[in-house]
Amino acid sequence: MMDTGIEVTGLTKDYGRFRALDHVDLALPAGHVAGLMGENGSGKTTLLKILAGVLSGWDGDVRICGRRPGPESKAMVSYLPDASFLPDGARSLDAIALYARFFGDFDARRAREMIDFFELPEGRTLKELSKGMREKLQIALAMSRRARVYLLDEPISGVDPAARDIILRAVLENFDPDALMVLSTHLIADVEPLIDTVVFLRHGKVLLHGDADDLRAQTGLTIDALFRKEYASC
Ligand SMILES: Nc1ncnc2c1ncn2[C@@H]1O[C@H](COP(=O)(O)OP(=O)(O)OP(=O)(O)O)[C@@H](O)[C@H]1O
Repeated sequence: MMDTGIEVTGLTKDYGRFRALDHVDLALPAGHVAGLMGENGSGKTTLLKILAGVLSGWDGDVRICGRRPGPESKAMVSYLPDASFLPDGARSLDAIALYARFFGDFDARRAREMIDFFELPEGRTLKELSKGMREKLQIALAMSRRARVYLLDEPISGVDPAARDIILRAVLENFDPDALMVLSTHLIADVEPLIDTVVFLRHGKVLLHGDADDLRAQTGLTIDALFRKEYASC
């Protein structure tokens, strides 16, 4: 068993009679950036929630740095959910204070630097920020924890194309090379330069899992093109 990274064996999750994850096996070692991809409803958010320790009622074995999901694993995981969880009335400085209170591994200076770098208007409350601005703030907060595992659910979906590259570069610069990052996205072409491991989900199962360079070499396709091909032929 790895005491870093993520190991999932036979993970199955039912919502009532609907099976959202179906015997998922996955090993993601530390030191990698994994792109979790799949069509709408394929189970990406469900998987990330289970890894983050915020969704219970599943079968199988899940280990985060060797621990089952729980308080110990949660302390090592920085999770960026797909919906905002910060209070509407908070300004960026309030959000930083909140994070500093909640997370022992939070680096407030790094968060302030990223917020400056993203040129976010400081005086505005979350409600007054645009969707893309809110995403930038949440990315800055999530990446400013010194976590072992980062789980980012659709981190750049609301951000304009020019800003995506800037954000992804900032994310990489602030990423500890011994940590593990798993990010779910539909924006495959945008994240392709960032990811070194690819996981395709379909109907709650792993359709394909491999090294991005190997897959490009074997198929002669970009990951973006491979995704379109795999899902068109299913
Ligand atoms: N709380 C819930 N109750 C019932 N079904 C759910 C619930 N949450 C998710 N599902 C179902 O489980 C499946 C997987 O959902 P999930 O949100 O994990 O997909 P996803 O891959 O993240 O999709 P998207 O790309 O649209 O965000 C979907 O069919 C969804 O309708």
